[in-house]
Amino acid sequence: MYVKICGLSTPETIEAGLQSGANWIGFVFFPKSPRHVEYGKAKELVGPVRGKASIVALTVNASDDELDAIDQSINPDIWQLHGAETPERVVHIKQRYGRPVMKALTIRDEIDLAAIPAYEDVCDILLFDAKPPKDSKTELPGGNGISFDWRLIKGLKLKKPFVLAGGLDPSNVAEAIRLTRPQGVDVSSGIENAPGVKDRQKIIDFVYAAKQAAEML
Ligand SMILES: O=C(O)c1ccccc1NCC(=O)[C@H](O)[C@H](O)COP(=O)(O)O
Repeated sequence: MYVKICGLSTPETIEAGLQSGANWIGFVFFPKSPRHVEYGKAKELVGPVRGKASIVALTVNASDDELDAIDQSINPDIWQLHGAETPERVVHIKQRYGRPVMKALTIRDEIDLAAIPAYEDVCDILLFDAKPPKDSKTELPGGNGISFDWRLIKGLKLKKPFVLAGGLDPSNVAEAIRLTRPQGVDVSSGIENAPGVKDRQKIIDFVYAAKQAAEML
């Protein structure tokens, strides 16, 4: 079970993630997000992560110039594409940087699963997240702390590993894992005290709960 802690922005919370055994540490490069980190700060933050966990760079419809800047500042291990990137764009990014791409697909209804085949042929990892709430004014395509109906992906036969995201927290991640059997889980809001403010203990509790649940499968 790969556990991704997303949207970290302080050395203390990164240390909590590493000590608790998180596999992926995610940095958000999206200025509209309360979790956004500037390139210079990200460069300082990734030092302790390298070699201990994979560094995930999360972007939303980023241009090549933006990806180049992130590449130069933190040399990420994995790209997480969380916008409306097309399958062709995924192929381009994989070829340009030669590293794995995790493509987020947002789900609300069964119809949303129709996008999967085109992406699972080209990405390395799928990430299933909830769509932003209807009628909400949020400009964030992720990190909204809401879940989708996990039953929609139960038993799905996929060609690629998948990560479950959306509204997970230390109290529900075990049930989510039991029901959907993902290869990884991802959390942001559920380990925060306020948008963008991560809580050390919640990080530790989340990673522990996820790893324990995986052992029980
Ligand atoms: O976290 C953000 O602020 C964010 C902004 C823009 C695009 C994606 C974003 N987060 C993506 C993630 O990987 C989150 O961890 C995932 O959406 C789950 O978030 P949450 O429901 O808050 O746990």
